[in-house]
Amino acid sequence: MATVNVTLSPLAQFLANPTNWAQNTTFSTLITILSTIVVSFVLLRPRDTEKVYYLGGVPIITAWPFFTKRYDFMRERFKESGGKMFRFNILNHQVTAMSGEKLRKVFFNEAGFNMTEGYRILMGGAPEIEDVQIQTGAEGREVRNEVDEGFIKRVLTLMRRDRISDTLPTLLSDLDIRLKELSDGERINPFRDVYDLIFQMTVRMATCQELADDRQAINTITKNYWAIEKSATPMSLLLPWLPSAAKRTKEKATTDLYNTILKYVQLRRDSASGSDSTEPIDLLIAQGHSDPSIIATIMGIIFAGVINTGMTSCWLLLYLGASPDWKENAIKEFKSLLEKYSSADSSEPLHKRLSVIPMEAWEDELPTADILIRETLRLTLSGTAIRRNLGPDIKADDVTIKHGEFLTYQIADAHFNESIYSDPMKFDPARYLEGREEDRKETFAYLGWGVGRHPCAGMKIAKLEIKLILALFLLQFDYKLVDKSGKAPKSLPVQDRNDIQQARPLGEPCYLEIHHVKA
Ligand code: HEM
Repeated sequence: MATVNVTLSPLAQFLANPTNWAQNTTFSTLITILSTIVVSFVLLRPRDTEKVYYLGGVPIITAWPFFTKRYDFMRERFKESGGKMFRFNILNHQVTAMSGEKLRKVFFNEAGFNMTEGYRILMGGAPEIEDVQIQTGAEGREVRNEVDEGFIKRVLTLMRRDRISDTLPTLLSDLDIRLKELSDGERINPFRDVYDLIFQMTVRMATCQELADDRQAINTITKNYWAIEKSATPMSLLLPWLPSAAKRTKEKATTDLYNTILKYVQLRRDSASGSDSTEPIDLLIAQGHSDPSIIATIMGIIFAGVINTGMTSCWLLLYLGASPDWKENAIKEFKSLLEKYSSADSSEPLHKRLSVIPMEAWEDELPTADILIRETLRLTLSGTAIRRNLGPDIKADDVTIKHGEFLTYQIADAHFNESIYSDPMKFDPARYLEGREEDRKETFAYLGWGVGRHPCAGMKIAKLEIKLILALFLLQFDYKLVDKSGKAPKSLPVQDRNDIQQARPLGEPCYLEIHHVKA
């Protein structure tokens, strides 16, 4: 069977390029073009070719659920294609969806597949330097290039082990201050209160002391951050040039976020903090970066760090609330670590006792916490990884992936795969233990921290933050899951898998009712 020729429809060209508007002035011409294209595309059924299944249809309509119900769209289209690679168009962009072990390896290893460009265009929800209404003396694109260049290196500099180690006592003290605000018997909504803890820690790790100590500034960052996340509407992604409320909200929130951080960058430039300071903003200033580059790095860390770390911590607390045995194992493990490094009769408060535990011990001596985090991530991270081929055309499974084409790989294809994970929807941390090691059955079977060319640059800090929250929570509070009337919930909430950023819970909210215990 011949391959379907995927050319850009005139309507898509028209919509994708607003400069054409001036040339297409008459309404009747537009209507004629529109009806011809719509009719021709409606008549175009999905086509099964030798190697790739093309979805057909009117691109904007076919692609709409990719933005509104992405998880369902990907799962259902794969079913429809018989599990084969499938293709569709988003206006003038061609997207190829990959699945299976062989293509997973290509997706995550191919040198020309660019991650930043993929997410920027098809995912959104992240602050972009071009949205900031400032006079930088350079074009937005130039500033963005400066920001992209060496971004990972800057993240890795800030997330160095010695830096994390130095900041550990302050992170614990920050958490302690916030957790002390919770009263006995209080019902907390993890998807609000735990995220606040993560914002606090992320700002501490990525900025400077003055900002991390300024609760109001952190609240402003948090508010603007959520506004940016919510601005990723289907319309704003499909037609990014179209003036819309979402676009205005994003520009305003990004500008506010920028200015909030700028105040502290300027403060640090003006102060004589010295070249030996290991405060993040000082390190970036000492490396000679411009204000936009420093602020964009910080915004990038907040974006990359907060959602995933927050989401994992929240779901882990929920899973433990429903799994008393695992909760008990985790408590025992934290207690024995505490006893190993700090005297049992110490009169010091818990956060101080925890702060003497060395970084290496947090990393290597908590195997139960490690598998709990691993399993929570497997169940929570099911969304779609995105790339854009910025390299030459390549062949994958005999299909040509052209320069400029977008690629997707749905993480659920591995994480919920019955031939890799037994009873895949069950919370079962023991599946990683010696003898079972289910995550080793295939190459890149576990994608929780990224693999191949783009492993997570913040894994160390993210794991540490989750463990700190867990230790302080489990050693200070006993908690149970309750619904809004205070009764045990009928069932554990499940992730809204179509919520592409956060996997928030579906259905009735579930709270943690906390009671103080003596450590
Ligand atoms: C539980 C928390 C986290 C999880 C589950 C997580 C997961 C991931 C995953 C799956 C990827 C690869 C995505 C892909 O291949 O498309 C990734 C990449 C990345 N992560 Fe994380 N992440 C977390 C926290 C963080 C934090 C705290 C930071 C920053 C401090 C961070 C910075 C990054 C960066 C910069 C990349 C891109 C690496 C590259 O381009 O090569 N992440 N992360």
